[in-house]
Amino acid sequence: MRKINEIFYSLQGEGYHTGMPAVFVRFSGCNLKCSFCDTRHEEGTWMSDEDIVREVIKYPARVVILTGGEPGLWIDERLVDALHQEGKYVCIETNGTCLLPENIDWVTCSPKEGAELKLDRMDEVKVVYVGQDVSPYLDLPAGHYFLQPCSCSNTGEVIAYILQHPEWRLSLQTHKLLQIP
Ligand SMILES: C[S@@+](CC[C@H](N)C(=O)[O-])C[C@H]1O[C@@H](n2cnc3c(N)ncnc32)[C@H](O)[C@@H]1O
Ligand SMILES: Nc1nc2[nH]cc(C(=O)O)c2c(=O)[nH]1
Ligand code: SF4
Ligand SMILES: [Mg+2]
Repeated sequence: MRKINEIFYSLQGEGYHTGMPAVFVRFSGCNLKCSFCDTRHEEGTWMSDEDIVREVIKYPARVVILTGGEPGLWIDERLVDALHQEGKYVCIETNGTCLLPENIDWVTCSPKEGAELKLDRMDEVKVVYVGQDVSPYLDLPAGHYFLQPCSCSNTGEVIAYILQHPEWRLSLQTHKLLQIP
């Protein structure tokens, strides 16, 4: 059984897959307490893998995004397999502090200052920019490097930084701009 905060259908608002329809599975709880965290994730109900898959397949999209809270605390190959059995493409939003099952299709790592990274594989890095030194994150083994304004509040500052450091790309939280989930 796994503790689930919510399962909902929307567009991926952030990062490389922005605009993709996706089913979000939000796990409860986290091992970090980021001051800027925009998500209330502690509440949850216990669901079996069968319950989770049954809810996910109510929606027509192929993409499933495991998030939280920190989904790395909860997931294993068995859950990812069960979603693969239904033809789903499984993505994860993670802070990078947990080892992940090998069979995940797409890893979005959002490293946090002072939190040790355990991942050796990731597809994109997506850093919430609050003025910190982000240059070390360019050494992470990813294919895409995104900076994301914090709660849409410092977009100008992020644009200015990226114009001076063009290895980075802008990720907007487009779901917040559009006022969708
Ligand atoms: C709520 S977290 C859940 C997944 C995981 N715990 C993590 O931090 O990657 C999902 C994404 O939202 C980002 N995020 C959290 N709070 C934010 C905020 N106030 N503004 C912009 N992005 C934020 C995180 O960095 C992460 O990329
Ligand atoms: N639309 C939408 N896109 C998202 N991408 C990552 C999210 C998250 O909270 O992990 C998120 C979210 O909460 N909503
Ligand atoms: S790691 Fe993610 S879920 Fe946990 S507190 Fe930070 S932003 Fe929120
Ligand atoms: Mg969110």
